[in-house]
Amino acid sequence: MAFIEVDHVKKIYGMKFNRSTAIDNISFVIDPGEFVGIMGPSGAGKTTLLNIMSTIDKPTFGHIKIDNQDVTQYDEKKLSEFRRQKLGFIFQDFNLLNSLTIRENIILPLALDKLNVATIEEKLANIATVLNLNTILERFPNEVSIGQQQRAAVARAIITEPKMLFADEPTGSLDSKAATELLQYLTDVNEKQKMTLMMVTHDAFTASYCKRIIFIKDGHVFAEIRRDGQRKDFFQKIIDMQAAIGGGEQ
Ligand SMILES: Nc1ncnc2c1ncn2[C@@H]1O[C@H](COP(=O)(O)OP(=O)(O)OP(=O)(O)O)[C@@H](O)[C@H]1O
Repeated sequence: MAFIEVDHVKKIYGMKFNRSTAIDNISFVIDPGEFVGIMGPSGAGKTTLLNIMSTIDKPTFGHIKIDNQDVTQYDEKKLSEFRRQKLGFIFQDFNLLNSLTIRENIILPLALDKLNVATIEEKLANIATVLNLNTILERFPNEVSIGQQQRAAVARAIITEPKMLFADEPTGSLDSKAATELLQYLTDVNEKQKMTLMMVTHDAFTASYCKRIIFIKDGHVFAEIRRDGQRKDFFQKIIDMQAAIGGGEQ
């Protein structure tokens, strides 16, 4: 059974005279354990789609089902509960709270769930070791590097063990070494924990870590490609598709 169903989703911004259709009748499904990329030219509707699928925004028409529940019917209270239980987010600008230490930022979602201190400390110790954050836990976000901030944001997204992780340009501000490490980590989480992943990216190297890519253009699904062999070959397929889709900056 699908994990997410995008069912005839349409998003219209604005009112009467300045209406613009950002997403135009898109339907597809994501199976449990998939690692899906969303690509397309600037303004194609990628972030809008991600926000709708991750329940941050609502479609104007159509439905989103996650884990067999029609979340488009949920009110804000039910949605925030649903998000806390099942979804993780990595935002482009990390969204770390500057007044909290890295440790406090990472454990914030667990504290909200009222877990006991020993359980929280155990989960933190595991994730901080895997993501190499142990030496910076007591520092504040503006006292660590961009790559460390990004890893802290990943730790915060994953510490609740969500069934599904959404990421918007997760490698956008990383150098290539840090980006590769992060992508390798996301691949491990996807393969070992069977976490379903979806990320928006304009970068072919980043996208080549996905198993399937949906290309969006002008609010429609333009094409879809799957990785069935080496990552290097998939990278070339992505470059070719980017050339075919056109649209300047991607
Ligand atoms: N809050 C908003 N109000 C009005 N129009 C919006 C709003 N957000 C996005 N749009 C418009 O919807 C369309 C899709 O935007 P979106 O940000 O989803 O594209 P994108 O593919 O993520 O672009 P980029 O790669 O540049 O981030 C664009 O034409 C954009 O101008």
